Amino acid sequence: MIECIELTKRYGEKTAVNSLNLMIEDGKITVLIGPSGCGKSTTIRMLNRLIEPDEGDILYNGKHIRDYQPEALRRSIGYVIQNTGLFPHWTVEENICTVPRLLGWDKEKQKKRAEEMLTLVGLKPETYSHKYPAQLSGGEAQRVGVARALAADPPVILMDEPFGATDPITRARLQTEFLEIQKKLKKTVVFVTHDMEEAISLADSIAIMESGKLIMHKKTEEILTEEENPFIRDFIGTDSSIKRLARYSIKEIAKKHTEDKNQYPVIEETATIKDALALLLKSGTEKLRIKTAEGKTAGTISLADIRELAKNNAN
Ligand SMILES: Nc1ncnc2c1ncn2[C@@H]1O[C@H](COP(=O)(O)OP(=O)(O)OP(=O)(O)O)[C@@H](O)[C@H]1O
Repeated sequence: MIECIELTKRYGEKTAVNSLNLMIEDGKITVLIGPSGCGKSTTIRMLNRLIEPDEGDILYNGKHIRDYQPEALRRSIGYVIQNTGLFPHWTVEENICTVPRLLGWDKEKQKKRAEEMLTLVGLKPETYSHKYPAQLSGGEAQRVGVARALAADPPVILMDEPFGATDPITRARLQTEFLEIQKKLKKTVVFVTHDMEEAISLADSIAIMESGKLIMHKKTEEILTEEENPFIRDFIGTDSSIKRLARYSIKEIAKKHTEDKNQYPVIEETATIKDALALLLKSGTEKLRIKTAEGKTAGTISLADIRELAKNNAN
């Protein structure tokens, strides 16, 4: 558990983070979201002591962050940023082993770890270990950034818009892959984004910030019913559209796909869109398989399908 207590950071006249109280649960993805300049990055950087707060405390498992040895913090907290921050003159393997090397691991152990991490993020070690960052695509570089953050097996991972610089298709793929990794590793993740769709796809809970303050922190499925909230309204389309969606049965927007649907969780065709939304968020899968009363597959439904319906129903 990470606890931020009355955390405050000022830059001259500007209060970047203002008396922030935030609980970050172990093994879950907590997303910090809010408009540009609201204090998300400042908050995340205080969590790994890149920035020192002016006031307030951060407790890791009940102990003050400043009472940890710097090396212990480095080992327990992985950090992924936009545009990766990979060192350009180091190979992929050297980049991934940044922290293990600082921790004095022997060469063989480092090499093995780099191979494991590359495999985990879907890159073949024999192809990628010896490449340099400039020889990677944006998506590959972000995968290496994630591999590097995970290399010393830290329980906590801080991710500051990690997929922000990639195109929408690569981004969606990186999100799905990251959720798969998280299912296996169950890290305590703090993830910064200003994209509500990304937040809803990834988060166990969403903390909304505005002008340095935390204005709401709730479980993802609860936050979706906050129709008055401007971020939610922006994502869903209009204030009362979630209520309107409840009128539809999913049968009406079932997509007939030819792909193999057996991999997806099942939902009855008589369920409402709201039920489907809740199951999509809970299961973390991209789609659901819609089942008829006779047990046949009637198609699939995805978060994107629901969003499209909501947009079309706005006003
Ligand atoms: N080193 C600094 N010196 C002065 N002001 C700063 C500094 N770093 C951040 N700020 C200010 O503090 C506020 C919060 O910045 P921060 O980077 O935390 O916001 P953010 O929510 O992460 O924004 P973005 O989504 O654009 O990255 C902003 O008004 C910013 O201009």
